[in-house]
Amino acid sequence: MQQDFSVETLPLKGAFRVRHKVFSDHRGMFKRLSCHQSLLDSGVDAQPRQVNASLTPKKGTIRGMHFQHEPATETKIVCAMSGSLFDVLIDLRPDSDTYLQWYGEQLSGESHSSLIVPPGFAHGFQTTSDNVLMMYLNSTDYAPDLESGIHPLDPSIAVAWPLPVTELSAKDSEHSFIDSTFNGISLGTFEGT
Ligand SMILES: Cc1cn([C@H]2C[C@H](O)[C@@H](COP(=O)(O)OP(=O)(O)O[C@H]3O[C@H](C)C(=O)[C@H](O)[C@H]3O)O2)c(=O)[nH]c1=O
Repeated sequence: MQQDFSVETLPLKGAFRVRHKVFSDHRGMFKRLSCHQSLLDSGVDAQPRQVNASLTPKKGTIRGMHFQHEPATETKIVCAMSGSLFDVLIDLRPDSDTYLQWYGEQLSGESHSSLIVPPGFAHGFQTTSDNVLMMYLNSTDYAPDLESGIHPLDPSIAVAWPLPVTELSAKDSEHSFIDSTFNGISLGTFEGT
């Protein structure tokens, strides 16, 4: 039986794709954006503490690559509500076999799929249509003092963005490219405390 909210593994361990079952009728569409039990069944113990949304009018815009350091690392469910985009995760877990590797896939309001970004990852996307509405279900409170990022055009990561960049925030463009001093996101310090 197709579940209302099915969770699939991605090539970067700990990250997942969600496929949302769509209930359509003459009035339109309904879908479940998150389901704690389905997440638990897939080993994802995260509940939304904050829900955010962004609207990006211009095709080619990049938002990202963002993350938060301990103790504010977060699990983020990234949902495309309308428009289309190329969504990207970067593994910043120093002990991971896929450290500094990235994974990306197309999301759209019509694909009815979302990505689950686990702690230790940077997240961002490039719009591939105009008027992209995104919704984020974050497991942790926003912590600006613990927020950081990776420059989306960092050659050490080499994300294959599908379009030329049209818009980038000052904050995102000011990140220095990573070098040998970069240590990723430490996840061990606060476990169990
Ligand atoms: C995330 C966040 C931001 N803000 C404030 C901070 C800025 O003044 C303003 C815009 O934030 P930012 O420039 O970080 O927005 P985006 O560039 O769209 O970043 C978002 O999109 C990328 C792809 C992500 O993965 C992040 O989760 C999310 O930060 O909202 C808040 O007040 N609370 C919050 O929880």
